[in-house]
Amino acid sequence: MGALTLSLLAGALPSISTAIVLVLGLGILYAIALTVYRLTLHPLARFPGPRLSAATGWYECYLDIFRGPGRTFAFEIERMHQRYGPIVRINPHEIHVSDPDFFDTLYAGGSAVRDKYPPAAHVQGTPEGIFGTIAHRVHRRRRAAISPYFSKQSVLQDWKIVDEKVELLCDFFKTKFKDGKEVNIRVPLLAIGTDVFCAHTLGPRGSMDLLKDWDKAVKWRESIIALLHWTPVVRQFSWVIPLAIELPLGLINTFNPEMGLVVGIFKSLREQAKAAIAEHDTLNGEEKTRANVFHTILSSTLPAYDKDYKRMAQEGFSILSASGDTIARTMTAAMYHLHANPATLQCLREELRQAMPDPYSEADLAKIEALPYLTAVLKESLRIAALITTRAPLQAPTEWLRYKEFAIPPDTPVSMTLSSLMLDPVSFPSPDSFLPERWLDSNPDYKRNMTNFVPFHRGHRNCIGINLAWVQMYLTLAKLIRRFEFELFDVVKERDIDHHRDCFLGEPRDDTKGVRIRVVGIA
Ligand code: HEM
Repeated sequence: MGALTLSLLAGALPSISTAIVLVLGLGILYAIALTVYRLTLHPLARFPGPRLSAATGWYECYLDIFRGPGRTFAFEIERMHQRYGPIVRINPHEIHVSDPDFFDTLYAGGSAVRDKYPPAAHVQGTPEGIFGTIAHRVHRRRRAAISPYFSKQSVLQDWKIVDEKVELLCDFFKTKFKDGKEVNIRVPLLAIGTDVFCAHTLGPRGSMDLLKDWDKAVKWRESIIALLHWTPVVRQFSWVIPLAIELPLGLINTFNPEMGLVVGIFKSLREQAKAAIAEHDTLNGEEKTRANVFHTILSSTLPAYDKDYKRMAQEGFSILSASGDTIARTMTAAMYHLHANPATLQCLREELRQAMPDPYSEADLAKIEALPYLTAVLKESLRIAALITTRAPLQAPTEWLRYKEFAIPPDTPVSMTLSSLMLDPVSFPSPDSFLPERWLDSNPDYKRNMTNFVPFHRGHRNCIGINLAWVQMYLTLAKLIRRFEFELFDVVKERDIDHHRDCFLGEPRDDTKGVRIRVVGIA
């Protein structure tokens, strides 16, 4: 009886092949219906842009993963603007604007509420650090807890730490003068950027001392580049880095040693956060709030969840990965463009010679920061480096954003791209020319230039490390140029400088030999 029922049932059920055809058919019907909806009834349907990217997000995924460097989605967005104008629907859900006048509307501060679009937030693999926090209010709370640590006043309290690292960097270049060998300048500049961050933000326990260990500095640069090259994949598959962090270090080292170093640092940050929790109650006075950034978090009014060691380690990693290479890349751009433009270099040398008659006297930070030509050189380096090639999408959950005749519905992800703004020929005529004069008070366009100057972003999500970055850049460039004479060694702009890959930061071609220099003189 039982066997008869079963065979009757089996006869009534569709065969496996019929089931597959059914599922496939339903899938195709769903995809067609979704495409028709996205192209006709969707709230963004009337925004300009290619039909293909309006129909499916797989177009972006395909370009980022399979079309390789130079043809990834970031470059495609530029082509879309050339064809469709300043506002474009770049995927089914997102609008991209290429117009500096819209910047302060999108990246507004004050009472404006802006959530971060999840795929952009997860690109660092730290969803609970401030960079990766999506919800506006949670971001405000987490950021307020650590902002005092990065305030101008706090950085000025620590500027001697920065100066000590700059002296170590100068010692390194002294050895290079003696041995006469060329050096890829991004290695020592990344080393100082990272060492300064560790010394200021993590304290002695977090020290990496890259400036004292050349091999480790080279490895660290390779790891950072490996991490950058993973960006297009992580953007599409946000679980990659969080998964790597949970895997045993030995396993990662076997398959991908560069990633192993990064994961090792992440695990070390967890240990540092645990140690801070263990010792926090034993500290008093300023130590309790400023011994390192973990103690700042532990002393704050953040809820207990935000003081968990794993969350705090994400915060540390989030700041670490935002700090070293941004500075290194800006300073590399400064060194390249100064040495490719001898007249500009001469003007800077002259200003520094007058301000620092003895190149080895104790640095006077206030005096250095007040130097107009040095300031102009740094601003122009930040502009022309145009570091951040990945768009930064935000969502205004309850507000209609207006761009000309377009009203963008609430909660739509809207983005702009900093590198395009910094190289915009209308804002900055001859954008590829290194012209520090743009940033002198005497320039009639100075005010307009400053309005369009956004290398650190603006609004709630702007760079928290801006003060630390400026102090470090001022001291480093002033001392290097005052004390040493450099020459470029076989640097080819198209190969070693220009952006060829969008890895959040723009990266040069794969066959780059780096920006190599030789030290040919010393004061
Ligand atoms: C020349 C150097 C630097 C440049 C050009 C720069 C630029 C930027 C930009 C454009 C953003 C916004 C990114 C986005 O929203 O997609 C940002 C965010 C951030 N930067 Fe920097 N940065 C620099 C140095 C630093 C340093 C030294 C630190 C650390 C001490 C730092 C820490 C951060 C953090 C934590 C964020 C995320 C802020 C948030 O989401 O609230 N940056 N930076």
